[in-house]
Amino acid sequence: MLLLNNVTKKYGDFTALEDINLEFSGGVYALLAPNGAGKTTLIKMLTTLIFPTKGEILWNGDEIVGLDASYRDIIGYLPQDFGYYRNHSPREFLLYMSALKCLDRDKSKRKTDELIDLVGLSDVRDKKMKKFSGGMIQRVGIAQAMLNDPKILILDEPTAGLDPKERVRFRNLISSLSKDRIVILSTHIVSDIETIASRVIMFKNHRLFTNESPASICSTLMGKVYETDDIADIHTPYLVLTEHQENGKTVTRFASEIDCGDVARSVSPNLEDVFLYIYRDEAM
Ligand SMILES: Nc1ncnc2c1ncn2[C@@H]1O[C@H](COP(=O)(O)OP(=O)(O)OP(=O)(O)O)[C@@H](O)[C@H]1O
Repeated sequence: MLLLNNVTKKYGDFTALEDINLEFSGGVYALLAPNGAGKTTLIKMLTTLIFPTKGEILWNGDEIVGLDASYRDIIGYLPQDFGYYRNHSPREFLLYMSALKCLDRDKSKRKTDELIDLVGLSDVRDKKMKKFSGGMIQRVGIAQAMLNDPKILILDEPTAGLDPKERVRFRNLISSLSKDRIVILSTHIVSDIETIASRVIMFKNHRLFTNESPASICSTLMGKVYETDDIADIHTPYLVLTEHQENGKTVTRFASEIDCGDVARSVSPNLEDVFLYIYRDEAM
């Protein structure tokens, strides 16, 4: 189990994260927050690239700093800007990464082929990556993070730049990888994680705001989300969540603390509603 106890991270006088307590055991944990909220800061601490200013991070009871290489052996990491060689094929690149990770040569060959199949790149295993789509590159990124069969897989904004089809494929892959490990993934895109996250972790004002299942987070707005095609009818305070066109009319989805059931249709809240509601005062 991975545990954060009262973790604070400061950059000079600026506090990026304050007094964070978290527990990760198994499944997909989504760090969902707008840009600048501290997701990468947390991930960098979990990968020992930076260290907490205060507090401790423990893996099965031992501080990860003290565990050093034996902790890094059990983590797989896909950073936001994952560097790869455009002239390498996935196979060449993964073998090269295996060598950097000091993995056994024969085992690496087997593992590389197995992972290329797992991420669905078998047909292009020996093709240069320079013509690959963003989704294909990210799948190579996942494969390199999986080379050591990590107990903790950490992915920083893995779906940035992917098209909708690639996002779906990626979600399915992440979900399958989470069966026997901890997957921690950061995103500011709600649809990436709504269906696969066991827990959604949100930060607000540099503190932990929530750490719950998507269903439980959605239930916080139960009875407060409505839709109407005549927003001018709403005379109580409300927050516009989204708008879409339906039969030539603009349908407005909004949140209100006051019952609007007589003039608008009550709808079930989704994670995007909650995200927009929580971060309503922040530029996104
Ligand atoms: N090395 C640093 N020195 C000073 N401030 C930093 C440093 N790294 C991050 N910050 C600040 O800490 C805050 C959190 O940054 P962080 O990168 O963790 O956010 P994030 O949620 O990952 O956002 P993004 O998705 O944009 O990376 C931001 O205000 C950022 O400007």
